Amino acid sequence: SSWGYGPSNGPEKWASGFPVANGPRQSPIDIVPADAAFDAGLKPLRLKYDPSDSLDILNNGHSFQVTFADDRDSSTLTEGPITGIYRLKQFHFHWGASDDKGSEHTVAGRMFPAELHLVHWNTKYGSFGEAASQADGLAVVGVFLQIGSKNESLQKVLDTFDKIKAKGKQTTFGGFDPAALLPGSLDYWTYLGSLTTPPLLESVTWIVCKEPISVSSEQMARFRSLLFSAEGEPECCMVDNYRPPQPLKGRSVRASFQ
Ligand SMILES: NS(=O)(=O)c1ccco1
Ligand SMILES: [Zn+2]
Repeated sequence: SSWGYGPSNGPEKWASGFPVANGPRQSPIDIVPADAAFDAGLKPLRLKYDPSDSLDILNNGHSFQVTFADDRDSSTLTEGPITGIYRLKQFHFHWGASDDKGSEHTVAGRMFPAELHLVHWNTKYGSFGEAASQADGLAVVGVFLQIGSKNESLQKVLDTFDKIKAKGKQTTFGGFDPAALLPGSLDYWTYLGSLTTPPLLESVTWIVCKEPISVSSEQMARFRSLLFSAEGEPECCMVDNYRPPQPLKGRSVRASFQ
């Protein structure tokens, strides 16, 4: 049965179909700030996004994602812990059934209600698919969401949910600037890891922002109105679509800030 987040196909079952689930550089992890060494050699993140690259928004049955045109170097990540040019392919979220859980990375054991992932691929490999199988192929920027004031930029995304409620539904979503979802400070932790969903490929340079963005509790309720299930199937709310932290296995986490 295809992978998911339920008792029969969830994270504890993924290793049978994807043995790399028990590999040496799996994600997410618990980030322990006291153990993260400041690295003065780390550069500031350089994110340059073009809103005209945003194409559509899709419920893929695991999360919802906003997909970007990636045929030009118009929406890119450079600098930070990486070398070369990485293009934005999509962003998506992970969230919980209640405000006390939902993020994938944790900070000294603290879970956030949701986590945003901005997925980029290394242009030296020609496509996302090629890059996804390379050790330095992908770079994902993670941003925590914390309960606070209503996030007006996020609301533009949530306003499409009536059209993508069920698995497989998508609708056009142009002119959206993902930079509007970034926190004021781009201080970050970075480490070498993997995709947090199957195929769990160990090809991701993780860049996790220290500063969360805000989301209101009502907005979190909107996330939970989406469905894992397709039209005509028994309705199953899309919640708890997060993988828990994985063993560090000797990896170091570096901090871009003191
Ligand atoms: N959750 S994530 O950003 O590691 C990802 C991207 C594609 C598949 O999984
Ligand atoms: Zn993700």
